[in-house]
Amino acid sequence: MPDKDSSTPRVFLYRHGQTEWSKNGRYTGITELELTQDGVNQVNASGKMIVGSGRLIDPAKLAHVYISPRRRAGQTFDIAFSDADKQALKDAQKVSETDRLAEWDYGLYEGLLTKEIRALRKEHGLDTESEWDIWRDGCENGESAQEVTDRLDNLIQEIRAMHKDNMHGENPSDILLVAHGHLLRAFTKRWLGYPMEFPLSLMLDPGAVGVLSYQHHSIDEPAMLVGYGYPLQE
Ligand SMILES: O=C(COP(=O)(O)O)[C@@H](O)[C@H](O)[C@H](O)[C@H](O)COP(=O)(O)O
Repeated sequence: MPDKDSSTPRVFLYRHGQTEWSKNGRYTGITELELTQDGVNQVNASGKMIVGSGRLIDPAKLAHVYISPRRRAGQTFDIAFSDADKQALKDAQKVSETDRLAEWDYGLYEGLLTKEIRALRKEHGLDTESEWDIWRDGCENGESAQEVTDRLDNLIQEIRAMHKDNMHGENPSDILLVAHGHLLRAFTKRWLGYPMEFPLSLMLDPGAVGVLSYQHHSIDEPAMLVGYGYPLQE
């Protein structure tokens, strides 16, 4: 009988490694940036620890890997997985790029820092009552919170369809998402059924990994693992 935690389907949230702009706090939506050397080293190190047979992200247990179309996400997948594991996943058609995981379209705020965005919005006559909150206010000339909600809900529906008959480890059913800081935190809110503006403070540094799953093996009880029990070494 498989142990209870590893047999409930999981969704791993892998934010790409550091880029020059993530290092500086600049909002990076559609801009294509390579990982910095520190970002490459970071993903190399985390890949060795958490990706591979018997590790947290075990390629044999993955039902699908979804990757943002941005280069920094693809590069992260390439570095974190061994060539053999990547090839096996691709041969099994378990890897796809999807626009649903592209970072929040920041519109006019692309490349800016939070303080610069707040100043720009004030120049535009916005935020007279309260400071800008992306989760509520979205981005000028970019995406609204509702638009991001819609594309994530579509992906969640697809994932739940893969999970619903595999709640006790019947088939490999873990999912890996390789994407971005705001987008993966937004995904977490929607996974838990919260509206985007729900004040749930979440952090996800470059190169970091989060885990979502379900309580009680129930498709109706999506949950966030706030702590992860590491598997016994065989
Ligand atoms: O640009 C962002 C994420 O894109 P990526 O580097 O491709 O993951 C943003 O998340 C910024 O990094 C943002 O400055 C940062 O997340 C601070 O946002 P917040 O915690 O909501 O104040």
